[in-house]
Amino acid sequence: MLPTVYRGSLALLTDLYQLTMAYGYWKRQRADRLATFHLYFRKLPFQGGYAVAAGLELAIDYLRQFRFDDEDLGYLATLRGNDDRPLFEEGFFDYLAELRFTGDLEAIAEGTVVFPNEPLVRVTAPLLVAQLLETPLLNLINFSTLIATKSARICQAAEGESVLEFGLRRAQGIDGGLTGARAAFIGGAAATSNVLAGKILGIPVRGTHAHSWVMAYGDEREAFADYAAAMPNNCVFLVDTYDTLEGVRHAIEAGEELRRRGHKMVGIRLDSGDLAYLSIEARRLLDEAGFPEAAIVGSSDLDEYLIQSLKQQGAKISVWGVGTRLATAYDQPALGGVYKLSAIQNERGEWEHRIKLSEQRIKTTIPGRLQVRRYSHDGRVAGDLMFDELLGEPDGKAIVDPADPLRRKKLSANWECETLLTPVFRQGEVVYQNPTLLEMQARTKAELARFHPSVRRLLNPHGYPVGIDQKLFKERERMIHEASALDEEE
Ligand SMILES: Nc1ncnc2c1ncn2[C@@H]1O[C@H](COP(=O)(O)OP(=O)(O)OP(=O)(O)O)[C@@H](O)[C@H]1O
Ligand SMILES: O=P(O)(O)OC[C@H]1O[C@H](OP(=O)(O)OP(=O)(O)O)[C@H](O)[C@@H]1O
Ligand SMILES: O=C(O)c1cccnc1
Repeated sequence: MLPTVYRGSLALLTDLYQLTMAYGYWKRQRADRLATFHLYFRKLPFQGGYAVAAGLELAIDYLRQFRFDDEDLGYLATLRGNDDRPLFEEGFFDYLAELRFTGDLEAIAEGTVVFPNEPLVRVTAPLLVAQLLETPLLNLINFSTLIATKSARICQAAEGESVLEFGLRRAQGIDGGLTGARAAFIGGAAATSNVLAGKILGIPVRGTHAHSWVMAYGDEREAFADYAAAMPNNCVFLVDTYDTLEGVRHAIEAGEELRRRGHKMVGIRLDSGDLAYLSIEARRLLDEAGFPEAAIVGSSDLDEYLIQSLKQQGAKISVWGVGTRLATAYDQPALGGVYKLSAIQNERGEWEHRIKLSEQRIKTTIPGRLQVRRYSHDGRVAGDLMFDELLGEPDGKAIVDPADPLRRKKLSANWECETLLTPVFRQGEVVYQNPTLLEMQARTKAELARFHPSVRRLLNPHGYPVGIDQKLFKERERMIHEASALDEEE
């Protein structure tokens, strides 16, 4: 998607401080030391029990085309420090002109169910380039993962009925609309109203008509008849412009005329009023008139909670049009993903662990080069174990909560396990075949089905066990004590 939408270089799509650090590494001969960074989030969005990874294909596009062109370098040459001298010296631009992503990258496939602290992306690359990627990778993964998660929750509430993403008009700008449509589809939405997303991404496009169509005629009967005449093979009548149930009767008349002409009314849309009551009444009228197959599309500020409530009230809506609250992740507009250095080579080429302490225990990082194994038995997932490849194989006996060693989940040797981080780049070359969006969507659905309903429920979900292996736990504790002791000496 990225090369289609953004033709020019995106190397400057980063925070200035990434470039000032890059310059410093270059000046101080640290640029080419290999370092490992992990991209992960600390807290699940929407007070939910899971998240759905998304955005990897965009990150791959970004890394593939990553280079500074002459215009980028020309712009950087105009930047000045507080003494009015250039911020960067000329030689740095020669270095940047040749810079490519030459590193390794592993990632969790889009549509995989993920949890706090698990690396969604792991980068091992020369320090300078690995650092520059912090901002664009977070930009690309955070939003997509947030919207894919929101979409999965909404689709879960819809219990397998179609969800149409109608959010473009309220989305955060052009890219919010496009990336949002993509992520919503991965999370389970059946289609989008965004035609450009249809063209660029191949997502199915669907739509009804607006109130303005009826208002332009004034007379609802005439408006429906004309719509049916103009568009006989895609007729969903919006029935609530004036009197909703009267609108349903007018839709039935238009549907009968369509039928006489050998076509089929697809359905009606309700966009205001009591959607439970009106959909039940509309269903009765449609069934009595011989239109049991006509769909009832519901829309109007819907989200997962409203859909769940409407279902509990017995609403007869079979297609859910969801715009604003899906496309903008209304109740939580950002996922707090971070990108942290966890290991680096010293001047002798040996790997050293790195940790960042925090007074908030949850913010103390996990050192090493992490891999994630997901354990399952009898078709149900049991827990995720993170271990450090630099320390070798884990003993596989228990998952330990890094914040509380007393919280641990025992693992059994005969449980199945899968490795979540898959190779995507090897020495700068892509070694990963992107699945299709449809395959990503299927993965989300299949993955979620493997989790216990208590993890999936919208309200107060059960915490799924995610933690580190005992070897890594010990190493991390040792590093925390060492770093704290250093602090005290100072
Ligand atoms: N039975 C219901 N139970 C819970 N919430 C409902 C029910 N029916 C509708 N809603 C929700 O109530 C909110 C307000 O709906 P209402 O029709 O009053 O306003 P509206 O959609 O803005 O109408 P209008 O466009 O005419 O102003 C919407 O978010 C709608 O989805
Ligand atoms: O409600 P959403 O989930 O965002 O779904 C998209 C909304 O966009 C359209 O309304 P419109 O832009 O005319 O606004 P209105 O219905 O709020 O008046 C449509 O009729 C839906 O109500
Ligand atoms: O096609 C629709 O019904 C539609 C599209 C965008 C926003 N609201 C509704």
